[in-house]
Amino acid sequence: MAAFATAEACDSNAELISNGDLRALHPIFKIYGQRRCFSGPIVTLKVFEDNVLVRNQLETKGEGGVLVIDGGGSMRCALVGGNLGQLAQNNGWSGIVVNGCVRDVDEINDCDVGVRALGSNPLKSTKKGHGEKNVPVHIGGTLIRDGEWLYADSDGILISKTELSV
Ligand SMILES: O=C([O-])CC(=O)C(=O)O
Repeated sequence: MAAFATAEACDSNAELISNGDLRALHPIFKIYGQRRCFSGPIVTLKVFEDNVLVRNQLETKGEGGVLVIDGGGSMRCALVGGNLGQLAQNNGWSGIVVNGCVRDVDEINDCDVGVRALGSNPLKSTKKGHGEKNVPVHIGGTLIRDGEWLYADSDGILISKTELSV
């Protein structure tokens, strides 16, 4: 995929920004994974300290998509670790954004996938299978809908209602 720059995308899409179709997430995420720059259509998940749905989703073909996980901002355990990072890479996900924590950071950093999360915590999550898929989630000051597009690079993360021509 051609490299893009989120700053450039903001400058050249002022109208989309003013009407709310292009939004920047608040700068609350840390950068993990090999891909500092990634983009794709969004699949949303809403879970709380339980990552069964995360694994189920990453076991499917990603086809260049980005999994956006609203973990409610919990800092008490990790929703994604090295195994799931590897699964995401092998199944063709371009990235994972977690409103929550990751673990096995060194392993995730070896994976060919972009990962953003609030931080890391070595504790694993529960495995009950609770949560919702393909629902609107509220992360980093913006509402994110399943099927919208995400663009991430070193400057930050953009959410766009439609695919941008970059
Ligand atoms: O299964 C988990 O809880 C997450 C994890 O450690 C991994 O992906 O390796």
